[in-house]
Amino acid sequence: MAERLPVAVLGANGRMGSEAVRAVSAAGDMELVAALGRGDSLEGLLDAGARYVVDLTVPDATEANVRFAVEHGIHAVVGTTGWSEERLGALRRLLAASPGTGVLIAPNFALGAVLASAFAAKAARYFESVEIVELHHPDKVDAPSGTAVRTAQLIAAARSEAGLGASPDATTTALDGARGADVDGVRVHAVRLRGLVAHQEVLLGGPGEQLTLRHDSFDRASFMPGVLVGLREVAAHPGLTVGLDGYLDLGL
Ligand SMILES: NC(=O)c1ccc[n+]([C@@H]2O[C@H](COP(=O)([O-])OP(=O)(O)OC[C@H]3O[C@@H](n4cnc5c(N)ncnc54)[C@H](O)[C@@H]3O)[C@@H](O)[C@H]2O)c1
Ligand SMILES: O=C(O)C1=N[C@H](C(=O)O)CCC1
Repeated sequence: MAERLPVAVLGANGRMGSEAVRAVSAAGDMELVAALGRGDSLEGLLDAGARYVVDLTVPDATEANVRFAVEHGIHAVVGTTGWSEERLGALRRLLAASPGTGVLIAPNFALGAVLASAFAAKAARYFESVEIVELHHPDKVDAPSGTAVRTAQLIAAARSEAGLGASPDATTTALDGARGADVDGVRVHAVRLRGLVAHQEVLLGGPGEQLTLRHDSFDRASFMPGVLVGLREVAAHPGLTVGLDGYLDLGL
């Protein structure tokens, strides 16, 4: 029988981390060797013999956690948001010095969300206008969501490749924030509402028609199959992969 993957979870007491602890513990091909929270030393990863780490912490902590993992040849599956291009560049340089190590930065582990972003990128070239509305629980610390940023980037790249300019917008006066954030030229609006988990709508408009691509995570269980796919695949993908779609054959 193949050896079980020795996995550690960082942020183990959080909303996502506690769900990941349950999912890894229940996976027959994995062994949960450490569950670390804020204030725990990362040396605990080495003491526990972790070869895989899942990071579900906070934007301020994730970069140092992943750096520690890579420096010790531990594969990392990262769901924490806040990875700017600058941070990703530094991580790529770090990984170049650790050629066998894999890191997945996945802004969203829910299969439906990954598909919705891919569909949006596919559709983007056919519509004059596009805006994104992301809706989350009010305990979320970052806005816009990592998923919305990634979706906007994919859409912007597709529009640019198709030679499309900016979405039409005649606004000349507006209250600060009224038109949302500008992510690579795509307007992103963030809603924070008690009762929500994680939701996103991509609105694509053309003359006389609208296509709306909506995804809803009603429960954090929705993210766990993607976390497990990430753990099973990360060692086979050395270097940095951004987006779970990098491990899936979406055929789009
Ligand atoms: N990729 C996805 O599919 C996905 C889904 C949901 C949430 N997220 C992201 O995951 C992150 C966590 O979300 P959450 O809702 O679980 O937040 P949360 O606040 O419930 O949990 C974060 C946990 O990390 C702990 N923590 C902080 N610094 C730490 C450190 N240095 N080491 C270990 N633990 C530390 C906190 O004490 C807390 O328990 C956020 O960035 C969120 O955007 C990603
Ligand atoms: O609950 C959160 O926080 C979420 N964060 C990710 C993001 O910022 O995109 C994924 C969805 C849930």
